[in-house]
Amino acid sequence: MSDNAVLHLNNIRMRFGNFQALKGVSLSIRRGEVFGLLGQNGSGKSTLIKVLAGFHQPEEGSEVILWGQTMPLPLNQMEIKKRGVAFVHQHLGLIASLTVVENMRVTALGTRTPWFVNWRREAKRVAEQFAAFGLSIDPFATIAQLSPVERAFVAIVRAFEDLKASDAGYGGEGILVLDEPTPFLPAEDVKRLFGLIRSIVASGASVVIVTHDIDEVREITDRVAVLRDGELVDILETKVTERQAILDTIVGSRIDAFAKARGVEARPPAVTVTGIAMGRAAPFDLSIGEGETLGVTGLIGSGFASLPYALFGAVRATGNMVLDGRSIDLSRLTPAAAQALGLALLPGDRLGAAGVGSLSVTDNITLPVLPDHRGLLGLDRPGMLRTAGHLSELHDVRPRRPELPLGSLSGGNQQKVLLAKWLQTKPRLLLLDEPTQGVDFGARQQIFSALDRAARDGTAILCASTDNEQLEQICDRILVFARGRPVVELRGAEITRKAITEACFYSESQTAEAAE
Ligand SMILES: Nc1ncnc2c1ncn2[C@@H]1O[C@H](COP(=O)(O)OP(=O)(O)OP(=O)(O)O)[C@@H](O)[C@H]1O
Repeated sequence: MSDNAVLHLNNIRMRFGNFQALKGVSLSIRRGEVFGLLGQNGSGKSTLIKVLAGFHQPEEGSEVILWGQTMPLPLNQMEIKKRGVAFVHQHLGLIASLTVVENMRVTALGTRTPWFVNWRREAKRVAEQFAAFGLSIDPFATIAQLSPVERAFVAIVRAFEDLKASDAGYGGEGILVLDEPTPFLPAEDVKRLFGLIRSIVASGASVVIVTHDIDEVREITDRVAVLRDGELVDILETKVTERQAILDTIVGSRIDAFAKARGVEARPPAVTVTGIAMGRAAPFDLSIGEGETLGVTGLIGSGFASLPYALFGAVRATGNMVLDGRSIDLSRLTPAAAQALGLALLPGDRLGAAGVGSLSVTDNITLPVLPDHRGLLGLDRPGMLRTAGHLSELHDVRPRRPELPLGSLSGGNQQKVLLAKWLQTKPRLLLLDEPTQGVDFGARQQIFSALDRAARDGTAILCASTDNEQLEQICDRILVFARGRPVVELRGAEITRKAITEACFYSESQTAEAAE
């Protein structure tokens, strides 16, 4: 045990039914450090955080010592907050329809209800709190009006204010726990967020961060704990550990990054889109070849993110799409018609739009192929279970128990299920929105290989993403958007992470200049 530890988790054990999710994890967090929590999907990271947050009751023998004091278990959520541990969970916990100042004050007002709230004065204080971190966010804007990174800032500054108001905060300390705060954010926003985290640790607080991004881990953390199958495998000093060594520790064996063999041959078009217009941007054309993977990207708000939805009839667009010789008016396309035409869409919003958390993995995964499982006597449940079992195996879904509700799987495993669901239909055009958000390194390589197999079988793929590493690994061609339309094209060997980032900024500044 180190002397300057603010928190000790000793022998934390957690069981869900027969499943042992944490098998005696012990680690300590030091004052003023950024501590990373790493591990494959389902390794137990969120479970450990939920034990600390007081959501889960750990087994007998588990011990939590906070600021030198052994805490009664399960932890009391209010007590842990009062003692100076604040959490930002993956979905940030903000109320979209309320203003920034209302969201910032919601916890304080929840514990004492004053007769009168002077919102103007509160807004001024909130603006000062942001300004202390060099942030300028309108306190009267609603959360819905903010960009994703601004929402993350609000959630983090709010948690930091909770720390300052806690017992630990009087000493300028506290522990801020961030569970995957960055999956929605493009690189430049991650940098701004890291600036905020650095100012927070400079004040003496400690930060615990869960992320799957190894480059981020190397940039921001001092030490990392690696979990595998509910056990602590190792604690590494980040600065002296190579990228590959961290990856190998996470996986337990060596996994090579998927590398696409990019052909240069011209492909016959699978889909041709002419005069597509979304929102107020000028119309444009695009086509995707048979078996081609086309990436679309840009800065947030540049318009690329709507494209998969527009081509599926899920958001309003005008224009014409030709698929297999059939001409389709996009303004009249519905998602049901799109699916009947051989299109598949995997939305980014995992449990909101893409899957049903309360239904089993089997029910989710077999949804698009349900007619194949319909017999004279109704649904062939054993057949559905076999299909689900086979796909779970193929895409390494863990645990391999397709009877479990989708919502009880870890985030990354949910995503594998939802991707498997659409890949089995061998679509003509597969539309993806951030397909590997929250998916661990090893599973990402498996998904990239599965997408590559689908492409080799002729599926055209459109992937909207701000994950440059992913785009570099899977795309044959990339269109970079600015102001609602594609402005730069990268192909073949031109596609590198650096080139993508540069193109995003270059195209935004060029189109801004042209507009003036
Ligand atoms: N409420 C629950 N009921 C049953 N099993 C659960 C529950 N919560 C988590 N689990 C299981 O515990 C294991 C660990 O899940 P956890 O969410 O902690 O993983 P994780 O490391 O955070 O993964 P990810 O990177 O995908 O978010 C998984 O196998 C998951 O299915």
